[in-house]
Amino acid sequence: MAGLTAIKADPSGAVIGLDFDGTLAPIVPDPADARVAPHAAAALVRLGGLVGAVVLVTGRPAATAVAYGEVPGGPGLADVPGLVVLGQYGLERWEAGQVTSPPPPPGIDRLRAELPALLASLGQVVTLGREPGVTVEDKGRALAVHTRRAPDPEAALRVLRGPLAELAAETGMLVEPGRLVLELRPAGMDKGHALSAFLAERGARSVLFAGDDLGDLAAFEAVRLSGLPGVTVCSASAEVTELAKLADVVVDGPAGVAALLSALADAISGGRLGP
Ligand SMILES: O=P(O)(O)OC[C@H]1O[C@H](O[C@H]2O[C@H](CO)[C@@H](O)[C@H](O)[C@H]2O)[C@H](O)[C@@H](O)[C@@H]1O
Repeated sequence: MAGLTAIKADPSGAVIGLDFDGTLAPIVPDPADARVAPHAAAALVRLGGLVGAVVLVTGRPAATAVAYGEVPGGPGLADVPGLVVLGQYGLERWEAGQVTSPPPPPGIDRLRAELPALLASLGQVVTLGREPGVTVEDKGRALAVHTRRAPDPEAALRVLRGPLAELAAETGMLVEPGRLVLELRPAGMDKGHALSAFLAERGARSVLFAGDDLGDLAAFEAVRLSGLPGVTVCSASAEVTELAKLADVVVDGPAGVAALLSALADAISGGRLGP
């Protein structure tokens, strides 16, 4: 594959881009419990010393991804040499322990105030912690409405989709659909723009991007539009099938991503990259 060959032949020109949830971290019922897979973190620590840059492009706040990237007793994401995290779909940037971000969007306070009543009016039981029901994750500049723990997650999504789109429009936000989640977030940025800008900033000569969810489609497109030798990797799940149809490589969830990253580090270090 041309992208992998280019990365191995000229690693200092390669940008390795990764999504967090569902790609580096297994999906779990409570978003606060998500943690990086230790093997993925270890592989990225190796890769960070071999390639041009490792960048996380995530819907999470950038500092949250770093915090959930800690590995007890082992190297974590913060140990990846030169790591950059583009959080909240590219609005935030974490680098060398510092976060830079624009002010919260103007509509977020109204959204925060009106969302609970809207959910109640739709008959959704809103809970915190581990109780069953719909949960709201407040990310500061976005609110994520999760249905994974609702009695019927898909039915809850169907009920919520239209009204949340209306509320998002009224508050100047958009709805970002994902794995049993509808995120109300500011417009004007997505993972594609974030990755494209990063590739230009670093003068990348090749790129790999791995993701699992609908929000990662824009990053796949950015790889294609870059014109660089590139590789798109789908961290496959039964929940989202769209990425697998477009990806150059399909692996079995975060464990498969960790194995691929580890094999890539081996290959750059002098071994052979497996099939
Ligand atoms: O861009 P990502 O790094 O993939 O983040 C996307 C959203 O992921 C999180 O939600 C997803 O993972 C949760 C933990 O496994 C899971 O419970 C939920 O059902 C998934 O949708 C996160 O909570 C969001 O804030 C991220 O934007």
